[in-house]
Amino acid sequence: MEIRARAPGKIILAGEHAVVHGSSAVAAAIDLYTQSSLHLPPSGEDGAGVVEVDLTDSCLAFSWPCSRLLEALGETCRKAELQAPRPCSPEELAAIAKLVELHEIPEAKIWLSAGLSAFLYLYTSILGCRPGKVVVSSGLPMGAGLGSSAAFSVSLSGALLTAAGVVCAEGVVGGTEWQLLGKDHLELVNTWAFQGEKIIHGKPSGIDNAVSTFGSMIKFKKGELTNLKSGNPVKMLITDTRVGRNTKALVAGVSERASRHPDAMASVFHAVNTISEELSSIVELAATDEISMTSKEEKLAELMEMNQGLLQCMGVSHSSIETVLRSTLKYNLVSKLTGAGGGGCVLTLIPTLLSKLVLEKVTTELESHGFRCFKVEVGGQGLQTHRG
Ligand SMILES: Nc1ncnc2c1ncn2[C@@H]1O[C@H](COP(=O)(O)OP(=O)(O)O)[C@@H](O)[C@H]1O
Ligand SMILES: C[C@@](O)(CCOP(=O)(O)O)CC(=O)O
Ligand SMILES: [Mg+2]
Repeated sequence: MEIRARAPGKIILAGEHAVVHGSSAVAAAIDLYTQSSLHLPPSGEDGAGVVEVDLTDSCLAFSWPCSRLLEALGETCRKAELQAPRPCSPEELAAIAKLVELHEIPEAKIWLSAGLSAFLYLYTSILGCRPGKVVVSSGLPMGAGLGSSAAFSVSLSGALLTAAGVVCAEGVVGGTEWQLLGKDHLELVNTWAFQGEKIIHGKPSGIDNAVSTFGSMIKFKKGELTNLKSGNPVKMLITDTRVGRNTKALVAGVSERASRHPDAMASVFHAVNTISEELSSIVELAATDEISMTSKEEKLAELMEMNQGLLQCMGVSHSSIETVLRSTLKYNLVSKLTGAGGGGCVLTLIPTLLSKLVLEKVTTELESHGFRCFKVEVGGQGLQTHRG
């Protein structure tokens, strides 16, 4: 049996980091996906065979004998309560980390160990110690602010829960082989993916796994999700500075700054909340045609610029990000970092009336710094599955 699931990455238009501290944020799915393909042999004896994961983008594969997993994880391996995932306990996480350490991961790719821990937790909690192989491939740059960690956890959870028979597809995505899950099943996938995201991020807000699961453009605050009807989707150029960074460390850095300067940072988070609220109203207003496209874009650009200033206050900008801001400003274009910052990706709002020539010029200038530019479709489908 083969089950495939694919989950999109995301951009955050406003509110990253502040969302971890209770502010609103606005995010949208993009048309770059992580795909997990799960192959399960017919059920055999408990403890026989191996659990294998092939991370094709990193050209690395890992496997663990089921007997070893059973020995190390005991009860966990005997399947958790599938309808209500419980958080991974520190003891369990330590046992999983030891299983990951059985493999020598090259120093340059050591950040993969968090992803492997999330994999082992999700696999053994959902399918127990049953042998199987998962092949993961992604069109998303990893560790660059486009939510690859969430897309990884959502696609894995989607495939594993489908195999366990607790979720199933209800409809098809027009013109493709992909199928969609109903709302309740998506909720369940999202809850599991959040547990995976916790292993990778430490203290995630839940916005990335939510937008990857449900798709579309959303406003998110304290776990509450509002779908934004966006009419004409905004056009964004994404610049990947190719400066590697780690969301867990950046989120922890902002929390440390907040504990050193609680009042000042509370004001920063409050200001971000106001920006996200205003941005989401503009997006929704634009869908009703009560505001012209130009006016919508001008307002969005100003809010993005303000949000970027506040992200600098949080200490998550980077010289590479500042280079993108300066380069695009020369062409009167506004940019802001997206995701955790510290490098990674930057968004540039592309106004509808911007000439092709200017777009080409700005892209050439950004690429001359060694950055990679690309355009994405914003606000599409979330998790999709396929049973082969
Ligand atoms: N396709 C993948 N294969 C293996 N691990 C992945 C994959 N995608 C994401 N990860 C895990 O997620 C981490 C990146 O997450 P993070 O630092 O949150 O950045 P982002 O979510 O912005 O890409 C990686 O270091 C890895 O542990
Ligand atoms: C910084 C944060 O707001 C978003 C992180 O996104 P990413 O992992 O950088 O794609 C953290 C979170 O909301 O969990
Ligand atoms: Mg992430």
